[in-house]
Amino acid sequence: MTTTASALTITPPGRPLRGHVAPPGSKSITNRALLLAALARGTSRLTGALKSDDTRYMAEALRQMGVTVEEPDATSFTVTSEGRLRAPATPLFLGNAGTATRFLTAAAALADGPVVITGDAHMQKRPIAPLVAALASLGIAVEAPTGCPPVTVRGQGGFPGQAVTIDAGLSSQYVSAVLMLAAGGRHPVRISLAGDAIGARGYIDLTLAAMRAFGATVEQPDAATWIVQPTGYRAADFHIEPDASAATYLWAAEVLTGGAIDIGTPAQAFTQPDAKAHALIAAFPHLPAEIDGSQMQDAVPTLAAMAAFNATPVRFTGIANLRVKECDRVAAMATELARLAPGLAVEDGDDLVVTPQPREHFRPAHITTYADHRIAMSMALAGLLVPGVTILDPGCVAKTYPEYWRDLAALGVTLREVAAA
Ligand SMILES: O=C(O)C1=C[C@@H](OP(=O)(O)O)[C@@H](O)[C@H](O)C1
Ligand SMILES: C=C(OP(=O)(O)O)C(=O)O
Repeated sequence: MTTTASALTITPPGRPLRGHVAPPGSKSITNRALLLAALARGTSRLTGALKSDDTRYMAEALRQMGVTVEEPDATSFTVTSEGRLRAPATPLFLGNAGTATRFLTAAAALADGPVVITGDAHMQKRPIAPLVAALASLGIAVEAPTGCPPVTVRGQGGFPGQAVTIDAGLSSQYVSAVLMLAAGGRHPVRISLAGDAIGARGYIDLTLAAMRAFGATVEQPDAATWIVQPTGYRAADFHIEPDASAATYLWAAEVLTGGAIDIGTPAQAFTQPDAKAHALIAAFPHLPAEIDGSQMQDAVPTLAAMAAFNATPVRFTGIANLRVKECDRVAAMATELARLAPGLAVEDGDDLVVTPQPREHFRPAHITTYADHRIAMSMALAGLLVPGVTILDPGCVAKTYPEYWRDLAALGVTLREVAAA
């Protein structure tokens, strides 16, 4: 069920959840593949793809730049391109899709004229200055007066620079964006990290794998440097694996209820960074005292919701940049978990500390979701154990997992549409 309800109340199933539910295709890989296919001359067929808000924004933006993006079925895109991007007549509106926004900001340098990239009110607060600085240092004319979108890029079909240093402390997407741009240039480009601070490095590996699948050549002389050859991209048929971040909710639902949910893909088969969360989830109710979330950032809300029912307290570290995602996720998870039981979660600097409380201290609560799919999906997990959890604005899951509520219902969870109080 996709929902337009203003709120959904979850009834704890009171029994193990069992069944077969496959998560949708990977958001991260779908948006990389769409862009790379658009930069390749010819027709590429993407299968296993995610169809959600984030990928629709990417597909629509590419159409605005003259690329033909067809949707033969619910999980495929067929992309036909001349191998170049035309300057769009109107701004590219990308909602709150971080991948689409960052990747297209860099790729816009390959367009044949100005490109304005913007998004919703949340996106207009998400930092992009480090990416803008990196692009400017490559000789690209780019402006983002507030340090956040909107961004204006004066595309010139290429760029003169051959070396760039990127500060990826706030987002690894800046590096992925420049890597994908680089193969479309005219010279080899040397890309270096400023310092070694970078969130989930696994996302860079996803970028390199997708680039190579579309014909790029990238060397990595050391952990903080990449050299990208100006090969351009080749059209390809490309299969996209299921979304590992989406899988974390299903793994958690299984473990929290002591059930057996077959998601159709073994945890070891995923190449995305959040698959690392599987081993932690499997350790419930003995999650460790400290979880470094830096290499599995999108799984932190899932793990935090589980930590509420762990045998011992859990401190989440390495999560400062969760504050610049769809919302400030450190604050959001602390606030929303604490609605379920006083003292359940607090912020401590940039850490989140979850201290399980006696079950009789839990109470029904209306959960604010901050237009953030992951707050909605992770707090719903608490509703599998706590009676009376109501998720406000449940439709926000459409960012990456439009069928989340349908899938929970298919596993036997009772969801009641209610008017928000
Ligand atoms: O490259 C990607 O596909 C992503 C990188 C991560 O963001 P940051 O690099 O901004 O931390 C992650 O949170 C996001 O959902 C997807
Ligand atoms: C952070 C996320 O998304 P993005 O940065 O792609 O908007 C996410 O999906 O959790």
